[in-house]
Amino acid sequence: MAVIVLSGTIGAGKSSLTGMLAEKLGTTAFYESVDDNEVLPLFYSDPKKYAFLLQIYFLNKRFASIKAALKDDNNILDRSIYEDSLLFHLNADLGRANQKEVDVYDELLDNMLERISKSDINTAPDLLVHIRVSFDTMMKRIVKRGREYEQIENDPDLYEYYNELNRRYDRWYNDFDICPKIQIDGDKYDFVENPDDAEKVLKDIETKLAEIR
Ligand SMILES: Nc1ncnc2c1ncn2[C@@H]1O[C@H](COP(=O)(O)OP(=O)(O)OP(=O)(O)O)[C@@H](O)[C@H]1O
Repeated sequence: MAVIVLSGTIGAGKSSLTGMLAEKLGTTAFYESVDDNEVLPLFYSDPKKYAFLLQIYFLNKRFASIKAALKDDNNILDRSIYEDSLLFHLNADLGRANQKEVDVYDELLDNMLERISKSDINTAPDLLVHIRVSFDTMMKRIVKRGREYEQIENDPDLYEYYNELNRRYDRWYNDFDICPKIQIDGDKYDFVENPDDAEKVLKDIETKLAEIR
């Protein structure tokens, strides 16, 4: 079996697909808990003040779930640690973190990833499943899910933040070379609402898994 990590922008459907995949493959799903993340609402209310703290919060949580998931060698994580850096650099470019914070974060991340890759267990995931959605779909999902602090009507600046985030995700996925990867077209396949789409997506992932084994 394998360690699989999901990636994709806000509302891409990572958590849903994680659950579906875990059920299909008979493995354990590891979820990032969003609703009890007390730093996230602070970040949205004052990004400049809290971007670095939020990043450290996520890094800590992500590292803990990687360690837990790797104990079994057969798990699914609903978000990759590699994407955090993408989000933080975007925030830094928007002036919400200073160069020193970026340097410290980048070094810490390198250090942590180096530490795990040198341990006796293989810590890189076996497969990255990236759900790509267009900006339009992303916006609809954010509204549909309705998390207060994510809504553009409460903060119009979020529009440009989300737009740029989605653009950077495409580049990030293209450059990603840490492990085998597969991209799911989240605009074309609505695996949450449509059972046929769900079946097709799960089958594609299983085929990919069979290839890399
Ligand atoms: N490293 C990070 N830096 C800043 N914000 C982050 C970071 N990671 C996650 N977030 C924020 O946390 C919230 C949850 O993000 P995430 O995309 O992981 O979950 P989700 O929205 O539930 O996605 P999905 O619907 O795909 O499961 C979003 O508001 C996102 O902007």
